[in-house]
Amino acid sequence: MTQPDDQPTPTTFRAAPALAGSVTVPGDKSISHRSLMLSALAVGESRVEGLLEGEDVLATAAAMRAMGAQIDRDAEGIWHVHGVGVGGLLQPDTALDMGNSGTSTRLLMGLLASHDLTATFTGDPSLSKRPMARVTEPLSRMGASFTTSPGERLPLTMRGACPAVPLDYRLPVASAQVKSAILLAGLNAPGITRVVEPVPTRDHSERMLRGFGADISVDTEADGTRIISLVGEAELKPQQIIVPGDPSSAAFPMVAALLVPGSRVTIGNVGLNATRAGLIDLLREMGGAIEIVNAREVGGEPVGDLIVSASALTGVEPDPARAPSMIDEYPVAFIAAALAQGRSIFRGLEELRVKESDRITTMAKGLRAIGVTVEELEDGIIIEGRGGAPFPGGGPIATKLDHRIAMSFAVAGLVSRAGVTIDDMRPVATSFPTFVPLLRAIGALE
Ligand SMILES: O=C(O)C1=C[C@@H](OP(=O)(O)O)[C@@H](O)[C@H](O)C1
Ligand SMILES: C=C(OP(=O)(O)O)C(=O)O
Repeated sequence: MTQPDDQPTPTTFRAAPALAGSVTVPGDKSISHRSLMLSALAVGESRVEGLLEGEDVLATAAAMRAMGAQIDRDAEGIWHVHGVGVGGLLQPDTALDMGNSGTSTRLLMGLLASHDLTATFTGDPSLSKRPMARVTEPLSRMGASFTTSPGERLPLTMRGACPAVPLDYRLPVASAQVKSAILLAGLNAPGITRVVEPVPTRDHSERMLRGFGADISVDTEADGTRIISLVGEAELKPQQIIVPGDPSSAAFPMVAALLVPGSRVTIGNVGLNATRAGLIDLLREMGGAIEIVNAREVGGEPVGDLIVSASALTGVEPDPARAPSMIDEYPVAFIAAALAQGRSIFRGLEELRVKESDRITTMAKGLRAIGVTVEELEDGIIIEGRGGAPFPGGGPIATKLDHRIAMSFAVAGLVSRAGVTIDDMRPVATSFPTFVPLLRAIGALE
């Protein structure tokens, strides 16, 4: 995790020649978190291959260790976990430091809510601003209790309830973190926990719970509403997990290859779960040449290789219903829109305001700083595309401890006249520690 005495690492990204080559991105962050959590709750030894070794996932590993799971790294990306069984987590001796990771925080709050223990959650200044009421509210109904900082924020202390009360809950916000927190709490509650999801969100928790042997069913109604039912007091069996490459990380070389003239880049082993693949659909609608080859299934998730060629893009007005399937990809989608021909209008994106930074304001300010005309809306942004003309450039861009802002403007720098300076590249280590070496491998850096 970023240490308080570390110094920011400002970095300038400059116009790149045509990008070329074949690369892979690190393991999926959402799946990596879940693989450690569920392995820690299984009885016996699980093996995880392709685990993302980014700071967010390491925060999850440290927390699970602090509660009794044995977690060891055998080689790069290869880990094994001795679980303690559902209900078997131990009281941690010290506060759980969640660093920058909303997923670790919210999912672990759910996991612990039905255990007989007390835990304190802390985080960095970005995470400490993010709303936790979305999980404390349903988890309180299950019997957990909370002492929070003002505004239901971190640091907070929770007391789990054992036995917990199973919950029947309709999600008021389209959030896989909230859905997963409730399902994970339901694992150790007697009876059936049900989550009704009016707008589908990433379904990695459901897939992996089923893989570990939990009794979980998903019914989809005519209007697309999903009803997820989980039988509690589950016994999880250890698994061999293979984590696919993270589509949210692949987004950055994908947009870079579309924008830098003459590029052709292959990105191998990318997760293509439909609940995550919205950016590929959007970029194709904008005219992006993205070919999927070797489509296959790995470890219960669809995977493929992407061949991306530089393309002239046109502006779009995407359907807000698509938001959950590309929620973390909007910052880099805004960079693509800013270089497209014509205006793009993005709406229905209130959730972007409560990520690692307020991603609407942070992107709007950064885009203006590199010469793009934008109008910030309450729930989105209007971007005037430059029709392929390189960004004038500038900076330093204030990234606000937000890895996706840093990587998005790094991509913008590759198609700029004067370069784009990022105020601090350290946050990239939370989700994509090999981002800069990967850019080098495709010829984006001198
Ligand atoms: O469940 C997950 O792993 C995640 C869900 C999303 O958050 P929300 O559920 O808050 O939308 C996403 O932004 C985050 O990066 C990872
Ligand atoms: C929002 C993100 O992650 P988290 O909520 O886990 O901090 C992200 O990775 O873009």
